[in-house]
Order: sequence, then C-alpha cells, then structure tokens
Amino acid sequence: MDRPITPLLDTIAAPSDLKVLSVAQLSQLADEVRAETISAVSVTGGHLGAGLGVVEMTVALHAVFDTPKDKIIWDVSHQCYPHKILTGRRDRIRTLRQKDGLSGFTKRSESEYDPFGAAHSSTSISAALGFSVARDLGGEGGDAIAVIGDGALSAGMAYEAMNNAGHLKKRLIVILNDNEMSIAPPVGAMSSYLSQLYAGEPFQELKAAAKGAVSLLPEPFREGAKRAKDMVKHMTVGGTLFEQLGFSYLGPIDGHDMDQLLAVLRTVKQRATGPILIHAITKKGKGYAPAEAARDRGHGVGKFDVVTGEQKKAPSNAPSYTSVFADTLVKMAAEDSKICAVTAAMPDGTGLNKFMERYASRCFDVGIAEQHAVTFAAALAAGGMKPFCALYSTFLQRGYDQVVHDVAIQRLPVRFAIDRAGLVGADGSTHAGAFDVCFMTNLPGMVMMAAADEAELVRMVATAAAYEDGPSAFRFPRGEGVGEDIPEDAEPLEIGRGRMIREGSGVAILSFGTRLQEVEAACESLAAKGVTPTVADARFAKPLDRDLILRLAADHEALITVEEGAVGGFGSHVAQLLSDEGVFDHGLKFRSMVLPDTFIDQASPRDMYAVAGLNAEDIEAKVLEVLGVDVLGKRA
Ligand SMILES: Cc1ncc(C[n+]2csc(CCOP(=O)(O)OP(=O)(O)O)c2C)c(N)n1
Ligand SMILES: CC(=O)[C@@H](O)[C@H](O)COP(=O)(O)O
Ligand SMILES: [Mg+2]
Repeated sequence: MDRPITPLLDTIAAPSDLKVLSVAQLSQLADEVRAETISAVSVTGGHLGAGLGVVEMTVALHAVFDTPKDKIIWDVSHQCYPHKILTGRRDRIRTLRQKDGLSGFTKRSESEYDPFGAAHSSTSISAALGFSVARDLGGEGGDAIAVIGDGALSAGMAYEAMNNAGHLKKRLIVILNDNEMSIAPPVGAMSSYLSQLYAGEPFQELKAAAKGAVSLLPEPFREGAKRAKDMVKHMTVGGTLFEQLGFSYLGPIDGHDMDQLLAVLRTVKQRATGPILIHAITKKGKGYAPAEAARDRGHGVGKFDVVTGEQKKAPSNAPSYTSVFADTLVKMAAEDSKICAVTAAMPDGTGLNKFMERYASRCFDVGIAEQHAVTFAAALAAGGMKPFCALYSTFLQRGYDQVVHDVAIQRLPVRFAIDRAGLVGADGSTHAGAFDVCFMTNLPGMVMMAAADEAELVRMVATAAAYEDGPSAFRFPRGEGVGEDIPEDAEPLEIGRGRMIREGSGVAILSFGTRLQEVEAACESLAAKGVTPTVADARFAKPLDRDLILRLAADHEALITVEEGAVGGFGSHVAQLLSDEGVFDHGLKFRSMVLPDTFIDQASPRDMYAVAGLNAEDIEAKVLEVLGVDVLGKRA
C-alpha cells in the first residue's frame, strides 16, 4: 500500500527550509505551490498562467540560491505569486491585488525577498547588472538572477542591458523563461530565433561545466545529477546571439524538470564567472488544464471555479471603452484605407485584435516595444498613412522621447489612443494612467482630448482621424462605459471646443474625462442643498476652449476643474490661462481637483479614487468648501 504523502508546504516558513529537501521532495513542493497558486488566484483573480509556468523554477531557485542575499529579479513580476508563497507571504496570498493586500507584483516595500519592483517589462537584466556591479564595488553581496520571459525579450531595454553586461563581464545570471507566449502569441524575428534554438540541434556550452556537476552537488541532490549529465551529453556548441553578446549560453533545458533545473543552477552557482544565460523551456499555465487550454494560457483571469475553470464575470451594463474604440476604428478603416493601427504586444487589451482580423495588412503588433511603436507610427504618418498608435497610458511613458522627438517636433499626425487612462484598480500604481495629460499637453502642437463617455469617445476617434495638422491624442479609462448610445456617423469635433452640460450659478465645474459622471452625481446631491453648479465638459486639454473657460470664470464666483490625472495636466493649463488673462486679479476662486502627489496602491478603481479624493462626495465637498457653504447648505 502507498504511504500517504505528508504535505510539505506547511513546513516551509522561509526559503532556507528548502535546503534540506531532496529532489523528490522539491518536486512535491512544487506541486503543492502550484495548487496553492491556483487556489489563491481563484479567489482573487490575477495573473495565473505566468506563475504556473515558473513553479518548478521558483522552487529550484530558492533551493539553490541564498535569498534574500542572492537576488531574484522577476521581469514584469506578474509570475511572482509562487515566489511570494515561498517567501513568507503565504498567509496573505489570498489578499493578492486587493485593497490593503499583497501587490500583484514584486515590491521592495513588501518584502526583503523582493529586491527590485517591476510591472513594466524588460527591466530585469538592467537591474540584475546594477546589483552585480554594486556587489563588486563593495555594496551588498550575493548573486543577481534575472528571470525574463521570451515576450519581454522583444523590448530594446533587454538588449541595452545585455550589451552592457557583455562588456562589463560581471558575474550575472539571466534565466530566459521561454514559454513561446507573450500575452498574445509572441511576434517578431527574435521569437522565431528562440524557437530555432530549441527546434534544431541543442547546444553544449554546459557540457564541460556539467561534467563536474555531480561532485559539486551535496548528497540529497545527487539523484538528479545523472539525468543532468545525460542531458548535456546531447548538447553541442552553438554561436548563439547571446554568446555573441558576451554571455555563456546554457540550454535549452526543461524548465519543469526539477533534476535539470537543480543540476544546472548548482553548476552555474559554483562555476559562473561572467554573464551567463540559461535558456529554460516552459509552458505558460502549466499544470492547470483550463489555463493551458486558454488562448492566453490564463495570462490574466477573473475569479474562477477551480474545478471547471469557469470565470465569474460581473454582469456588464455597457460595452467597454476599449471595444468602443476598436469597433469605431474598424468601422472607419472600412471607409479610409489610410487608417492603420499599431499595438505594442497588447492586441486584446487595446481591442486591436478586431482590427487585425479585418485588416491584417494595416495592423501591426510590434511586440513589447513602445518606443519603436511610436517612431514606427511617426514614419507611417510621414509616409502618408493615418496611424493610430494604441497604447496604455502607463506604457506610453516608455515612448515619451519618441513622442517628443519623432512625432511632436516633426508635427506628424500620429493619433495616440491612450487606453487605461486614470486609476486602473488591481494592477495598482505601476499601471495607473496618471501622467499622460501632463506629458502630452506640454508638447507644442499636441491636441489632447479625454472622453467623458463612450459616445464622446466615438466622436474623438472621428476627430483624430480627420485631424491632419499634427499629432493628436485621446484618452479613455479601463472598464465599461456608462450606457450612452453610440452615435452612428459621428462628426469630428471642432478642435479646442468644449460643451456645456448644465447651466447653474455660483460655481462652475469644468470636467475633463470620465469624472463627469461623478460631477453629475455631486450636482444631484448639491441640488438638495440649494447649490446648482454650472457644469461643462472641456473635451480638450489642448488647445483649451478659451472662450468657454473665460466665460465660466466671468459668470461665476468659483471655478473648479476635475480630471483623472496628476498635477501639471488639465487644471494646471486652465490655471495658466486664467493667470495669463489676469482673471485671478478680479477675485475668482479657483480649485483644481487632481490625483494626489502619491502613488496609490491597488484597490477597486472606486476605492482608489476615494483615496485620491475624486469621487462625487469629494467634488460635492469641494464645491461647498469653495462657496463657504456648510453641509446643510448655509453660507458660513
Ligand atoms: C513595457 C510594458 N509593455 C507591456 C506590458 C504588458 N505585458 C505584461 S506581461 C506581457 C507579456 C510578457 O510576456 P513574457 O515576458 O514572455 O512573460 P510570460 O507572461 O509569457 O511569462 C505584456 C505584454 C508590460 N508589462 N510592460
Ligand atoms: C502585467 C501586465 O502588464 C498586464 O498583464 C496587465 O496587467 C494587463 O492589464 P489589463 O487587464 O488592464 O489589460
Ligand atoms: Mg512568455
């Protein structure tokens, strides 16, 4: 009769507890970590597939290296849940991505086992190199190990780091976690190259090192060493790109085989002198059938039933802003063969998968390469096309110099569709679309719009398509619209013209973007107190509707701007205009409601906006404060 297996995960308080486990026990532990990851994500939602693909690697890394002295740097870090389970955070793992809970990414302030935070991709090799150099200059000791995915390897930053590492020749370990997936199937020549590396003859750089592997291994690990030797027997020398860049290349290895992982990592730990890259082949979603079968391999999931894999979907009242944008663009592309679309590895997230299905030759997924996406779009525009460069606000940050240098200075009509504007919820501060209004509106010649609802978004897509005099941008949030009817044949807006929403007196609220719904809710509540603000939707942060703003200023005691962005954006431009026009000299009371000067941790968007003080109740309170009215509606 088989003896019952004693669970191991309950005995692991810290990674050091892994040191005494045999290969078989580490494999068992990996199975338990996988089950725990699935169970946790089923109640929180989040990034499932990537973590499942690195369970064995995570266990092996913690078994071989001495964290936190040795530093594991997870690229993007959406795959870090197994790492969190093993590094003292298992008791809070079901708070992942929740308000006051664990972050869905690595975070320095959360644990000493998270030496470097991430959430944007392709930073890990630079970070690992920085730690290696700091160590060699007398800073903190220990190895630096970057774990980077094949998708993340499409970004230029990874090559900038390898270029530098190959030159500096510091001891540095990079694990290429190759699961042949980005969020969508990976694109580009580099992806094909990686496939060739393991489709053809395997490589042998490991051979010499692995000869000594058995003797290097402590007793409990020797059982796996023979398999490692067998594996490297088949390896032959190859002039990989990585070797040309100055790395030793080891692999490809099976990233789910504990024997191989342990033997290779132990060998590297003992022998590495300079930069070394271990090419591990893994499966995204590994070990959970619904994730393995999903188109995105369970990249990002909602809460789900563990047995069936079925995700619990919140009932939806309106289409998402993303789908409204994509449907509108597809429709316009049918009429205008010059319209084309660019995404940086987010075809589904930006809705451009729909465009790709209809107009494949005019749709470009350039990989995780926002800088390239922007310059590529600039030249598409210079070449006579009408490019829509669809990026999340947070990722557009990476292409900023390109926006300035390649687009704005040359006044090229690139249309920036800025998705995920404002606070996004569970992804937290790294993904907040907080800064785009600031960094776009300060550029000469930029037209900057924000949609107040989905009907407005349709008009703004039409406006951007029609506008040829220079760059334009329109922003819209994550999530669903408010249920406005979608205009059939939307006319382009007049550039720099806002719209009146309701006429009132005393105070005017000038809204930019989807806070308009909160402004309206605030007005409902204020009406009961006898306060009836005028409300206008600015539509444009650049150029500003000067006439509208100056009229509001002249006709009211107070003017309040509201936006979903950091200081330095819409409200600051309005203040500049009012100051330039001498309006403040006549005693206008002015308030600008913006995101606070802090990074706001993950929670629901509503809770995040509560922290920011930008919900209806905050707007109502601001109106009362500026008018000097108490909560009962009486003037102080
Ligand atoms: C700069 C940047 N652009 C886009 C993203 C969105 N994103 C997050 S994970 C991911 C795919 C990463 O693929 P890979 O590195 O292969 O990791 P895997 O999920 O396959 O483990 C993308 C595009 C990002 N995090 N950062
Ligand atoms: C890790 C990452 O950057 C993406 O997976 C991101 O979390 C996707 O966000 P959306 O869910 O808003 O598309
Ligand atoms: Mg991948």
